[in-house]
Amino acid sequence: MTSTWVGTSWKMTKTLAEARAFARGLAAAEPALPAEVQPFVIPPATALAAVRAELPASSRVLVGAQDAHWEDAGPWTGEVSVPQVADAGARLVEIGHSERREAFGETDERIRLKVHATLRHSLVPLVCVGEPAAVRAAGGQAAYVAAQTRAAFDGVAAGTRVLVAYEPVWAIGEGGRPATPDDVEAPVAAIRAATADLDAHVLYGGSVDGENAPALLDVPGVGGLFVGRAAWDLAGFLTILRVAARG
Ligand SMILES: O=C(CO)COP(=O)(O)O
Repeated sequence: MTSTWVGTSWKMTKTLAEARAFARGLAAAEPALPAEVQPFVIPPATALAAVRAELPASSRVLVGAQDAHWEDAGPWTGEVSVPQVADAGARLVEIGHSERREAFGETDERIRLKVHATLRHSLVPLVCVGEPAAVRAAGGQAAYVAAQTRAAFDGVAAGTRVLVAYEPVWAIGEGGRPATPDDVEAPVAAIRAATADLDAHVLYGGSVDGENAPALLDVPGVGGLFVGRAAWDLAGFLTILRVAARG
C-alpha cells in the first residue's frame, strides 16, 4: 500500500439526501483527483449502500463502515455485522475509534474480535488507536498506542493488509488541539514497530484540515490522513485530497 490514504468518517451526521449529494459530487470530481491518493469515505450505516450506489462501479473511492459486530449474524439488537456492511458496499471496517472506546465500552478484546471478523470476510480493518490527555501528560503515549495496536492485531497472520489510524484523544473533535508533527512521530514509530510483520499503513487523525495536512503527512511513517469535521463538506474533502497529492 504505497499510496497516500485520505478519508473521512462522517460519524453521526448526514441525512440520506446529504450523503447522496456528497457522493455524487465526489464521483463527478474523481476523474481530476490525483492518482497517488487513495480516497475513502465512511458514512453512517444508514447511508452506506446509498453512497456506494452513487459512485460508479469503477470508482477508486473505497467505502467503509464505522463499526461492525464480531459475529456474522444473530440476536444482537441494534448491531450490524461484517457480512451486512460488505453486502452494503463496504470494503473497509473502522474499529475502535476513541468515541466508541469511551462511550460504548469498546474493549481491546472486542476490537480484536472485530479485526478478525473483518479479515474473515476479506475486508480491510481500519483500527483507531490513541492516548488520552493524561497519558500524554505523563509521557506514556508511545507505549500506550503500541499496546492498543498489539492487542488489536493479536493472532493476525503475518503480511496481512491493515490500516491503523493514530488519533490522540485530545486532538479529536470540537475543543481538540491539533497534534504537531513532533507529537505524532514517536507514537507512529511505535505503531509501525508493533505492526512490523503486517502490511500496515498508518494514518494520522485528529483536527486535520487543509492547513496542517502537509506537515502531518511529512512525519516519517505517516501514510495518510483520517479526517472528521474538515471533510464533512465535499469542498473540504477535495481540498485535503489535493493537498495530500502535493506533499
Ligand atoms: O475522529 C476523527 C476521525 O476519525 C477526527 O475528527 P476531527 O477531524 O473532527 O477532529
